[in-house]
Amino acid sequence: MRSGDRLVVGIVRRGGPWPVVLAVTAVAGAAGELAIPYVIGRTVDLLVARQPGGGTWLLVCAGVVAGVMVCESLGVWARGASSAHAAATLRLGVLRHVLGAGHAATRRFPEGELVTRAGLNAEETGRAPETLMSALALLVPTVGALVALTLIAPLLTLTLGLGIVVILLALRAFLRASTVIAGGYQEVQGEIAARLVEAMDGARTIAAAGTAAQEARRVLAPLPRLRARGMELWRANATAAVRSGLVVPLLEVVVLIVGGFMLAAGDLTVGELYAAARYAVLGTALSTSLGHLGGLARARGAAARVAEVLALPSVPHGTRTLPAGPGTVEFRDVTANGLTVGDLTLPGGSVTAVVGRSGSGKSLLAALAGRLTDPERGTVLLDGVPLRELSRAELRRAVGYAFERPVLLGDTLAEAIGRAPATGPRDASSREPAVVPAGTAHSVVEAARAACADVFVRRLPLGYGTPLREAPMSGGERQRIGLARAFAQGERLLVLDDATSSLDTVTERQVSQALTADHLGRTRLIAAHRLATAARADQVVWLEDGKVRAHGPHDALWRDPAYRAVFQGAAP
Ligand SMILES: Nc1ncnc2c1ncn2[C@@H]1O[C@H](COP(=O)(O)OP(=O)(O)OP(=O)(O)O)[C@@H](O)[C@H]1O
Repeated sequence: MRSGDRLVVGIVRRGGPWPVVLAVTAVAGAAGELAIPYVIGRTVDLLVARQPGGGTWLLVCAGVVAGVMVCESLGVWARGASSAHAAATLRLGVLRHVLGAGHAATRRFPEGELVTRAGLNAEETGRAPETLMSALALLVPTVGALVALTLIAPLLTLTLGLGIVVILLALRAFLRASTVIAGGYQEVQGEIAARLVEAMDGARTIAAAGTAAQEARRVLAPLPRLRARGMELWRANATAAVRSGLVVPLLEVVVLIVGGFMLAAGDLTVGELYAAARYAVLGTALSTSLGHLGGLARARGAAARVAEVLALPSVPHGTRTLPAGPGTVEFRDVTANGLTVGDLTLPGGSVTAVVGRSGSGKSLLAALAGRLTDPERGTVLLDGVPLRELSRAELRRAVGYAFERPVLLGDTLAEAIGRAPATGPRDASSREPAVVPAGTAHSVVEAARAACADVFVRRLPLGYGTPLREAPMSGGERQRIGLARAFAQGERLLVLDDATSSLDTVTERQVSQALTADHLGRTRLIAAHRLATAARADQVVWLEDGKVRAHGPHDALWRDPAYRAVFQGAAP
């Protein structure tokens, strides 16, 4: 079975009560519709012959019709609930998986593609139980009609059976073709979304370059392919509708002719002929399933795309916690993505600067130190424990990261700095609710002070309680909030990847001093271009040509002209 179909089956299985409610209402409704011709036929015969029981059968008729209506209403409600439940569950699963897969997800799929797959495609996949059950329910009248006709006049069963085989063949061909076409349609949708997200990301550059019109054309360039796929879908629909639709009137005519002869010969009553004609129509109900099958085809196409995302390997985490330790980081025989780190130790509590020309691998080394990426060879250890063996929570508690362009998460500035609920001592100044709302942990304010963010945060009318969306921040202020987050969260190791590049020289010096004098004595790894950062560090790791060219104190390395050349043209 293909991965998309496996996902559809999984959704039906894990759909809670809804697939069952759908199946029960669909089958009961179909069974009711199946019974209607019989009870009407029987009632007509009794009333025409003025036999006793006609009144009772009239009541039975009313009961069956009412039952069918109730099933129909319940079915509509269950269809909505089933789709919403399945889409929500799937979206959550895809989102968790994408975030768990980390970098691998955005390397494999452009962001717009991921958003389309986790949003629109997950929703389309969620409709699978509804469409599947509705299509399957149409088998009930078909089978029932065959049985009923066999009881009334076996000759008519053969005629109907042949017609049903023709309809089934047309429907199978339609489902196959439209699944492929729907997949292609969704692929183009994802492509357009990916181009759009790219353009939004570079909106400032586009505006500055005055290329908005070209960019709009580039984003919409796949539209003709989208239209072509749409037309193919319509054509497939029309072909199947014509093929299966032609069979229905033909069958009805044949059944009526044969039934008419049988009536004339006295082999059928009027009521039986009426019932036989109705069953012939009911038996071809499958031909009305094109809409459901079209939905199922879209769900299958979408499921295949969602399954590709779910197939991304997620980063496995161990269960170990860290023993007491100073935060010593060891690289043992490490190689990753063309960078050979070999053996390298960052002593607990020390400051290490990573320097090298652009593209030399500073960010990669920083990513390896806190397991944002895994090495292809070798092991990275924190206080003697391989990072791979640490639980996710322990790892993230131990290591704090700050980046050049931090993404701030949470509702308020306080949350962006300290995501975990405040449990430590509260800030003494929390009596000033306007700028430090009650509940803000002392560590959040401390971290903001160290990152030189406290002053500008307090200047905002709502201070630490300012909603992130309303906080007007420059690039440097944003970086300082990112730094504060790292200071507040990393218990043993702080990794700063170009995290002070937007700060002016004075602020950068203040942040560096706070970092150097870190009162918690954490290990610090700083990837930077600035000479001053290297000069203040306990040791410098110098990267060049895909390896560690040298490491040691800055003063010792400075004697090498090639080392000095790394900083030529860089900020002091
Ligand atoms: N987290 C990561 N996972 C895997 N590969 C990475 C990661 N970060 C960077 N790389 C790769 O490492 C190589 C070196 O890039 P890197 O960003 O580390 O250079 P850099 O020295 O930080 O450059 P710059 O000074 O311009 O920021 C590139 O091929 C990049 O794709």
